Amino acid sequence: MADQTHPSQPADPDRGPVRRGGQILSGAAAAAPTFDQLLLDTRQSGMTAPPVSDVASTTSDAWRVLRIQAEFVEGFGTLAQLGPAVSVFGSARTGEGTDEYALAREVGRRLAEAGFAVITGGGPGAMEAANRGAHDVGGVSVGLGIELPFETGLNPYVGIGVDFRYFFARKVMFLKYAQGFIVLPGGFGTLDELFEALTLVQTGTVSRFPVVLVDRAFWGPLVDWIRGALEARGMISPGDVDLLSVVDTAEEAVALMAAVQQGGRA
Ligand SMILES: C/C(=C\CNc1ncnc2c1ncn2[C@@H]1O[C@H](COP(=O)(O)O)[C@@H](O)[C@H]1O)CO
Repeated sequence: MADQTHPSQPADPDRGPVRRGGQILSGAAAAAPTFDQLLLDTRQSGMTAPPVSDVASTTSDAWRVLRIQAEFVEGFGTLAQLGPAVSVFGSARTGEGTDEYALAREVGRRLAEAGFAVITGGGPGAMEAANRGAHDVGGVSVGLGIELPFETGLNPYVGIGVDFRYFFARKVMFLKYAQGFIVLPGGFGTLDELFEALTLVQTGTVSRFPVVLVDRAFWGPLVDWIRGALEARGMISPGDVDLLSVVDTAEEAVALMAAVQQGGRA
């Protein structure tokens, strides 16, 4: 029977060691909640929201703001001098040896050759492949890692790495230090990153920010749905779908980034 364990599920305390924050943890330490869980997952048993009168617990949430602040300070400090960069998103599950992995690696390589630093989530799959492509040609390869309940750890092709505990702080860095996004086939995480960028472009919060989807066969049905449901029913403005470019090759994706960088339309 197929293994029913979902890789996105939290660690089983009996499962053995996990890697987190650069350390190998086992037993109770491995099963302990992450900082993001402690902040957000107050419905979990053992992490229930404190009663309003519980001053100590309430202030611990307030103190957490200082940790969050430190995370922004570290991210800003590390990435401020990066130069032109593109954030590349895609499935954490893309396997080495697949066409998707080769595509992501080529995207990383071509971006680096065009003078862009390559920013990814620093994890496995398409992230690893994109970092690897940049690394292959001596480019700048950045990984913004995230502490997860079951494992984290930057892939070996990350040259500049920052580990985050909070998803939202990390997402600011993907956007703030990139000239655009290249989005490869992926799941919920990839879609989340894609739609956050689209919302910011749509609302004019960021401008001249190309968002390029690579692999027409994969993304076409989503774009059709955006037109057929969102645009047709007035949920987005006519033309909003054009905030997305859809291409088939790494070469086209990187050419679009380079064109915008040289003053073309996003
Ligand atoms: C599920 C697996 C590993 C998870 N490790 C991750 N490390 C870093 N970043 C991640 C990880 N998982 C998701 N992300 C972020 O979301 C995007 C990919 O999500 P998707 O659901 O796989 O499309 C990616 O761009 C990351 O920023 C496998 O062992």
